[in-house]
Amino acid sequence: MARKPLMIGNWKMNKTPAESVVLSQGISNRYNRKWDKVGVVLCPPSIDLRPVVTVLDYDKSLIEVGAQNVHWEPSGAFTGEISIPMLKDVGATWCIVGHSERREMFAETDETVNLKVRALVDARLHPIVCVGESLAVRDAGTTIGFVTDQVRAAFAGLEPAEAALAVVAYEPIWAIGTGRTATPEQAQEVCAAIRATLADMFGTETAQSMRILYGGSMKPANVDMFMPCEDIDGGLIGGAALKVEDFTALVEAAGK
Ligand SMILES: O=C(CO)COP(=O)(O)O
Repeated sequence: MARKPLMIGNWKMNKTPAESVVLSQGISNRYNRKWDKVGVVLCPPSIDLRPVVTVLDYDKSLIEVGAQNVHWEPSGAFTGEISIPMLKDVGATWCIVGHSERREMFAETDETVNLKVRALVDARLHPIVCVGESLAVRDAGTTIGFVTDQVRAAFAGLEPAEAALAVVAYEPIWAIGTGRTATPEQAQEVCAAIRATLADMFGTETAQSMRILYGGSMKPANVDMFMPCEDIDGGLIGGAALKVEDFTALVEAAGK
């Protein structure tokens, strides 16, 4: 089954609201409607969601917008958190869940990742489920088991049609922000194991329809190594998503 490539920019804690207008406008101006061969999602900080959506709406852009985190409860006493109704109101349709930085620094667990994924699909939003091993796990030779356990935990309790709303991003922690990428063989091996796990949980047809992304120091100079891999359908991009030239070059490469 042909899967449409998908490139997602994770801006992390970068860009003020004013700067987010400049960056999203730069990306939108550069290509705008040419991008129907590649799905594009921008995930700015939550305070930038409104300005970025406004820019893209004004441009009638095909680019979609996502958050970097969400709480699973619709409202309540959760200081500092944002809710799914807030994302829907602002026009965000995607949300990153379980990024390794949140697992490491903000106590995100397999259990809370699953709660977030379930709440997002209940609202018909698209979770971007992040998985990936540390260097210690890779060196111990247990990467496949570790990552597929993360996938099973994140997707527990979902129906196939709900799982199909999500994408999975394989991001080896040792490759994030380090300039050191996985080899295409390493990335393909893990992404194939992720797809096999999804097939086991939800059936082959659903698994074949779902997109699996690679993330970790992806940039214009190395994207062409990853895109031909059978089970890699795009990228979750950090640093290179903060520059118009780099991000648009990545999207173009994914559409080749
Ligand atoms: O964590 C990432 C995207 O979510 C990857 O970040 P870098 O592309 O900066 O390595």
